[in-house]
Amino acid sequence: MGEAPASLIDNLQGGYTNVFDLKSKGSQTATVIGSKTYVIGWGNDGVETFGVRVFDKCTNEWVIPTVLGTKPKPFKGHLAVLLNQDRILVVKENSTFDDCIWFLEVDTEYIRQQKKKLETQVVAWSRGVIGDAEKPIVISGPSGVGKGTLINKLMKDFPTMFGFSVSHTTRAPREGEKNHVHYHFTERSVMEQEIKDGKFLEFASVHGNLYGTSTEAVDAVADAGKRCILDIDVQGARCMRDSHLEAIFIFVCPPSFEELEKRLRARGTEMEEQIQKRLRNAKTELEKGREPGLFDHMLVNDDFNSCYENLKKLLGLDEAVNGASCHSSSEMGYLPLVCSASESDGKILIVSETLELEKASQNRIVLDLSSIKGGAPARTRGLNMYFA
Ligand SMILES: Nc1ncnc2c1ncn2[C@@H]1O[C@H](COP(=O)(O)OP(=O)(O)OP(=O)(O)O)[C@@H](O)[C@H]1O
Ligand SMILES: Nc1nc2c(ncn2[C@@H]2O[C@H](COP(=O)(O)O)[C@@H](O)[C@H]2O)c(=O)[nH]1
Repeated sequence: MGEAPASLIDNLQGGYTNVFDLKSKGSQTATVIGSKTYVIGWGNDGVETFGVRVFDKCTNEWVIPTVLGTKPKPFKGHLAVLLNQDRILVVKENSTFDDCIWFLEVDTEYIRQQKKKLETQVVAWSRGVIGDAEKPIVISGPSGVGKGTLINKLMKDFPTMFGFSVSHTTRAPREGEKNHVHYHFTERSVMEQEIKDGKFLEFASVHGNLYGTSTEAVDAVADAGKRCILDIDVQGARCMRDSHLEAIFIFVCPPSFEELEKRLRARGTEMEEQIQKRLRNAKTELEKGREPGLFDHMLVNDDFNSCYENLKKLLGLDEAVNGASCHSSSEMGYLPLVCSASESDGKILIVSETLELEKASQNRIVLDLSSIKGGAPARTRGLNMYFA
C-alpha cells in the first residue's frame, strides 16, 4: 500500500510500549501488539481515508486487513487503549456516551476463527453497550407454525421495544412482501460473495433457497435502540448458539403435524411441491428442536392468544410494561475532548476536558469492563459507565 509517513515509521520503530495505558490520541493512534502495530484513524495516502492499517515489523510491510463487524462512523479524535493483548478499546471524542466506546478486536477467538476461514489478516469492530438489555431473541420452528404471526404481533404491541432482523434470501418475494422490509431479496451469486466476505453472522440453505442474517441487519436494530428479534431456521439457530452472539433461543412447536399442514396450506403462499418440501423439512426441524442445549424455551402454538401470552411472559414483558426502565448511557450526555485514560482495579478512568465550569464535575468518567460479554461481530455488552 505504499510508503508509510516517515514520522509514523519513526514512532513505530521508536517503540510504543505494550503497557495497559494511554497510547496516543488524536486523529491517528498506533497500538503495538507483538510485532504488529495497529494504526487506527485517518491515513493520508493522497486521499484522506479512515480505517485500520497494520504495520508488521517482521516483514516491514503495511497490510490493510479485512475489517468485519459494523464499523463506527469515521471520527476525528480518539484515544486507544490495549486490553488483554487481544482488543483495542477506542474512546471517541465529541460523541454521545452511547456511541463513544468501541472495541477493535485483533486477536480474540472470533478473529482467530475468521483468519483461518478467510485466510487473511482480520480485525473486527464491536460497539460497546451499557448493560445487558439488548440480548437478541432468536425464534425458530417449522414453516407454518406461526413464528411470523407471533413476531408481528409483538412488534405491533411494542413498537419502540423490538426491531426485526431483516434477513437476506434468494427466494422470490411473495405477494405483498417488500424488499428490505420482509427480506433483502438477493441474487444467489451476490449473496454467496457476501458470505465469502464475512458479512453474515449465519446462513443456511432452507427449503432449497439461501437465507442468512447479516451483521448489519442485527446492528441496524440495536442502532435504532431496539431489541433484535430473529426468525431463523434450526440450522441458523445452532450456528448462532455456537457463535459469540448471546441470545435467547425459543423454539415454536405446532400442536400436531396435521395442524401444521393445515396452516401451511391455508396460508396459500406456496405451491404443492414447496408445501411437500416444507412438511418434509418440518419433521427434521421438530426432531432437531428437541436437541438438548440448543433452545432455552419451547412454546406450543395451539391457541394463538395463549401462546402469545406465554411468549410475553418468558420475555419478562409484564415488568417492562409496568415501568421498569433500562438505564441508558445517552441519558448521561456527551463526551467532549478526552485527554487521558488510566486503569485501576479493572476499571478505566477517562478524563475529559471541559471548558464549561459548571460541568467540571462531569469530566471524570469510570468505564467498568469487569462484566463484559459478547463481542465481535456483534456488540460488546455489559459495560458500566458512571461519573467518578
Ligand atoms: N395459533 C394459530 N392457530 C391457527 N392459525 C395460526 C396460528 N398461528 C399462526 N397461524 C396461521 O398459520 C399460518 C402460518 O403462520 P406464519 O406465516 O406466521 O408461520 P411461520 O412459522 O412464520 O412460517 P414460515 O417459517 O414459513 O415463514 C398463517 O396463516 C397464520 O395466520
Ligand atoms: N438460517 C436462516 N433461516 C432463515 C432466515 N430467515 C428466514 N429463515 C427461515 O427460513 C424459513 C422459511 O422462511 P419463508 O419466509 O421462506 O417462509 C423459516 O423457517 C425461517 O425461519 C435467516 O436469515 N437464516
